[in-house]
Amino acid sequence: MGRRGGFVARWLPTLKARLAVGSTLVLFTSIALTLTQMVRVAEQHIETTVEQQQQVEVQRSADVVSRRVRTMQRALSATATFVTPSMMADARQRNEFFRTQTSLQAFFSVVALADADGAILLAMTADGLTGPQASVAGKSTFERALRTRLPVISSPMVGVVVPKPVVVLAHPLLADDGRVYGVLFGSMPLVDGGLAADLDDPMDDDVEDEEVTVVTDANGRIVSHPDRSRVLREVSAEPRLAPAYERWLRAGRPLSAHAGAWSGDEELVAMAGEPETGWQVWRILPRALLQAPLREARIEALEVGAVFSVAMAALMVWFLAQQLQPLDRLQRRAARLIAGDQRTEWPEADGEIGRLAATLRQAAVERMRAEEARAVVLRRLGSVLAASPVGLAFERDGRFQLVSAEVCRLIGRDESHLVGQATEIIFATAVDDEAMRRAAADAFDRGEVYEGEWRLVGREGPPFWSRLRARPVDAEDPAAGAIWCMYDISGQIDARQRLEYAARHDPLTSLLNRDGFFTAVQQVLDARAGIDGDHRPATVVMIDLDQFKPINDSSGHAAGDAMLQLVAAAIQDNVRSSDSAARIGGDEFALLLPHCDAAQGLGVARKVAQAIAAIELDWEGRTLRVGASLGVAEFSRDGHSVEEWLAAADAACYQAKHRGGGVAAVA
Ligand SMILES: Nc1nc2c(ncn2[C@@H]2O[C@H](COP(=O)(O)OP(=O)(O)OP(=O)(O)O)[C@@H](O)[C@H]2O)c(=O)[nH]1
Repeated sequence: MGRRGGFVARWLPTLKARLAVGSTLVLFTSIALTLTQMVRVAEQHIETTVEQQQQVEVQRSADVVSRRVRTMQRALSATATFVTPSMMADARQRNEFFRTQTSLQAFFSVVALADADGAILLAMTADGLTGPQASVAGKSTFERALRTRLPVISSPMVGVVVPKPVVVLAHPLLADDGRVYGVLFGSMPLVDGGLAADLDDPMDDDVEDEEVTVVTDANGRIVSHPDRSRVLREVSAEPRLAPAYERWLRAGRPLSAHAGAWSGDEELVAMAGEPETGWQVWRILPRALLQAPLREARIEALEVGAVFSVAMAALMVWFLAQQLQPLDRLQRRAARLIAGDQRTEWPEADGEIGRLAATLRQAAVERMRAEEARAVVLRRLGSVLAASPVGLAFERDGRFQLVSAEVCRLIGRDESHLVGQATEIIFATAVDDEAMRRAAADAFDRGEVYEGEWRLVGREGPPFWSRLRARPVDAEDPAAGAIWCMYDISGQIDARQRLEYAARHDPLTSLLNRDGFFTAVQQVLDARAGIDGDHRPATVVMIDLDQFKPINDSSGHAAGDAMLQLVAAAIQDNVRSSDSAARIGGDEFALLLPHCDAAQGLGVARKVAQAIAAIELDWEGRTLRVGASLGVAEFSRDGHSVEEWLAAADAACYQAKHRGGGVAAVA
């Protein structure tokens, strides 16, 4: 099941499947629509044909009724011509005559003779002749025959002589002078071999589902019905007739011998009139009877259609599979091409698939050429990367895609440990990596090459300074990555730092020199002038050694240098690390004391003076000593320059010297 599910899941999205499903749907739909339309037209045709057949049938039935009534009238009329007035008075003569008229029994169930007063003189039935019977005086058929002196047909009724449903034909007997001297009656039975026998077989079963022929008289009384129990009842006893009968009434009871038809939901009703009797013949065909064969035909058509559709669909799937085979081969060929197989032949085909194969073949050739060219470029690039004294790397999405041998050497990692790795692994911190790439992106946005110096870390060894130059591969597309050039500038940085140090420090004492001291003092002034100015007090102390020259003169310049170093150490030992000590001239020193007022500065100066005075330099058997004069000046007024501030301290130092040295004076 799983494997089949997998196959279906793979097969369904294919072009073959979609074409097969689509074509099959179109095929099924068209066959279904065609069949439906054909069946509908056939049904309409059959219904029309059946309707016409029903009309022919009903017309034939009406003809049968007409013929039978006319035959009976003729038979009665022929007999009447032999019934003379004398026979009316002579029973023996009557009986002898009627005994010879046995042929009448083929037409009538009862033949009766009545005189002009309505007294039945004789009745002939299947059982023979009987004598005088009850009177028919006042009976409408008798009265009408007397009055019109013409043959009359009665309404359906229960017979007078034999109480069974009949229609009575009455033939008036006319004397030569036109007087009616009697009436000859013939009863046509309506059940048991009567009129109905000529139209339909009598039925004992339920007739509701059957095709039936019904005859009604002009008043809607049933004259003939296959169900004998309904004879003589009103038309309402045959509910299937009611709508057609209503319509017939509304149409004014036309008695056309030409059949008409009425189509109801449940039945088809055809009708034809019989003008002689005024009767109407109806033929009722339940639709269920009509539809049963139609339903069977429809099911048969659907079955044939389904089989035909499945066969056509199978044929179409087979045909599509044949047509799309080259496409399959093409797909497999293209897959092999992607996998690197250039040798296999391309499938041959006509039309679109052939053109697609040709296009892919061309694309494959071009791709092969491009790959060859790229291989050459890569080999050259590999040589460049291997030989370049500059570290080269290709970075994309924050990862190394390509690194040169020099990068591997600088970082101390193999190429395999760098390619694919995040660039942050070469920076001292991840923050540096982020900052560098942000700065590079800003430079790229401005259309510039990025250049910056960063401390990088190798896998082993201390961090080193590197200059990074970065350039985007595609200026329009930052996502395409960037090329980095990497130089080791640790030596340059060290040299530069040494130069910077030397420029600001005194080589003999390692204290700040004059420039360094001036820069430090200037920074204090700048801090005061800033927006959030630091307005705490600051003090400078100028120190001028006393009696230094005699050391040089007596013990030599080396002794003087040694003394200067001891003085520097003494000064530094008596100030805070946040203070700045400097040698600003031959035997002149200076102190910058931030966050320190003049009084505190004077205290520091005295401590320094004592420390200097306490120095004893043993030199070639002699003990050398110096003293110091110190001038203290607190920064007094905003807007003063470095020179003005130091000049104030100088002036105080001069005063101290003037007082004999070895003391500190405040400006
Ligand atoms: N050894 C040595 N002597 C130096 C150096 N720089 C300057 N001098 C000497 O320091 C002396 C400074 O002169 P002065 O200021 O007159 O010396 P002084 O004896 O202290 O005089 P007063 O300040 O008036 O007490 C000079 O003799 C310079 O040659 C140096 O780097 N090393």
